[in-house]
Amino acid sequence: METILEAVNIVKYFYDPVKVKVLDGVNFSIAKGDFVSIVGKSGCGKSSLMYVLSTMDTDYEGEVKIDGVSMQRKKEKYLAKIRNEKIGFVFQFHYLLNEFTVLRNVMLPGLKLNRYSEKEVEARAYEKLQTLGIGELALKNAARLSGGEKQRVAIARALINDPDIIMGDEPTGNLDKKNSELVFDIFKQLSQQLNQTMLIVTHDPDFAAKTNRIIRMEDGKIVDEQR
Ligand SMILES: Nc1ncnc2c1ncn2[C@@H]1O[C@H](COP(=O)(O)OP(=O)(O)OP(=O)(O)O)[C@@H](O)[C@H]1O
Repeated sequence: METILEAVNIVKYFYDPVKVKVLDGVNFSIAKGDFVSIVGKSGCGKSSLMYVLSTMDTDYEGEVKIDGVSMQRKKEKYLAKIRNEKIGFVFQFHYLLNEFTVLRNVMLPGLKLNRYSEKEVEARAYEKLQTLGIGELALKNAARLSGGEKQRVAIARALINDPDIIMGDEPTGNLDKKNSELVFDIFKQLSQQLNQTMLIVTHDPDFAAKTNRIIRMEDGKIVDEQR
């Protein structure tokens, strides 16, 4: 199986004010099409690991490889390009731009990439919204959506550049039960129908149960994995 993401012996410290090891030798790899969740108690290092894997945090020891290429000692400009081309992000808070329409929000990372014309990006954005069953929201102002709708738009935005991997940090953390389930179902659909590779940090055991691999962390280490 083709490996998309690899973590090799990741170690990270925080100085707060004493030196604390927040990631303590994390090793794992994610193959194309994997749908993986990372679970564990609050403070065990899940978010810290996501920042490292997504190249947003570069202050660590060990190696992160994306599509076989090491991200160590790369310049920020290169990493920003990798993030935009290869990774789709879905966070607890959606960070949609309220002054724009839904369509424009979904288009933005596509326009930044300079791979497609504006017309093509627009057509792709419509297609992603339709895939997620929210095509009718395209011309609405992003400020005027429910929490669940906003999170679905954020997922469409994460898909715009056909990322190798979607990374989510508590993507249902701010939603009620009904909307959380809607979002789980979208992730499940992306996994089953599009074979989209995804790595999700979650507190929610019901969400983790929908994924194909559950990685459990404790004190900065992977302690268990279930398939
Ligand atoms: N910028 C920082 N400076 C110092 N310590 C930090 C910083 N960010 C996180 N920590 C500490 O590192 C540890 C791991 O935090 P992290 O956010 O990765 O955990 P988590 O498993 O994602 O927790 P949660 O589930 O509550 O989000 C915690 O003890 C936290 O207090």
